[in-house]
Amino acid sequence: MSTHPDPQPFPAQPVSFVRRGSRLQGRRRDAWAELSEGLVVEVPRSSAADTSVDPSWEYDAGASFGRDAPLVIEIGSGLGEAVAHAAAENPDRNFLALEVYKPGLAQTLLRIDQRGLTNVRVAQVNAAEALATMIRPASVTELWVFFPDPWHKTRHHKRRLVKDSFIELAGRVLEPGGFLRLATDWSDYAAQMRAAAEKSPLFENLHAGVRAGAESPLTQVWASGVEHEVGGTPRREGREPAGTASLNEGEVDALGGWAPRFEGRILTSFENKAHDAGRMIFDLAYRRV
Ligand SMILES: C[S@@+](CC[C@H](N)C(=O)[O-])C[C@H]1O[C@@H](n2cnc3c(N)ncnc32)[C@H](O)[C@@H]1O
Repeated sequence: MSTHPDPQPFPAQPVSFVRRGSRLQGRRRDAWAELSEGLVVEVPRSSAADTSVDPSWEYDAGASFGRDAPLVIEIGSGLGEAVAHAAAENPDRNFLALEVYKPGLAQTLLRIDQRGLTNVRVAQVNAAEALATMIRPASVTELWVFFPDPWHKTRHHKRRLVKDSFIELAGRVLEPGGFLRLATDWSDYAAQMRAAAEKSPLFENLHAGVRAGAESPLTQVWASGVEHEVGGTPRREGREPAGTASLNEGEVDALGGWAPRFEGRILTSFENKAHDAGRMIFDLAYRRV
């Protein structure tokens, strides 16, 4: 298998994130200064971008954590709510949070410190680059992507993180029998994630055929059009959802394959916003064959 499924070099590919300010202030600045040593992975860079990865460098998880233990990677860890919770619940596992947003990582450091966790490391990297070269093949027990940026506009769909090339990268880093867990609150992204994973020979759906037809959250969204409403709140400029109801009204999702809510995931502020807006949550779980 190719270790680099996309023919273009990384800087030339559309990335799944917007460069937000990485200036730290207040407690987060202090946290970075005081806590980053030993917790923030020092990643050699391949370009000026502070999220790039030198493709010749590999992360040595055993050395980084000072022990060998099953490695769980969360991509797009945001403010660190999920990874800190999961690490506290699973002291026998090592957790690596990959995030491009430095203030989010600083907040994660604060959480790690508050809970006295020794089994979390964080890295400021473009996860797609990290999975292609930095993370060793077959070295990861679980890979999580919860509520990735939805990139609603059709012309932006190429920026979505979870697509065919990402599934191949996930297959590269996961050990045989390892799990890929995905969650989103947007139906068309959920359908895209499922399509990408289902066609890959590297993965099998842990819940194949489950919640199909009327039971499928996709069918329910298509029937209700709830995504159009966005909880009745005004749409913010440039952020309006591309509703799917009008495209799929009356259709039934015959495929299913939706996982139950992953019990290892704490309710983050992102998921709460989706619940408040009345949106469905789509969970998917795959095993690396
Ligand atoms: C919508 S937020 C969700 C955060 C968190 N998972 C949650 O559920 O609260 C998506 C996050 O993914 C991060 N992100 C987007 N593309 C990324 C990439 N290529 N590598 C690492 N992080 C990325 C963004 O900076 C953002 O913090």
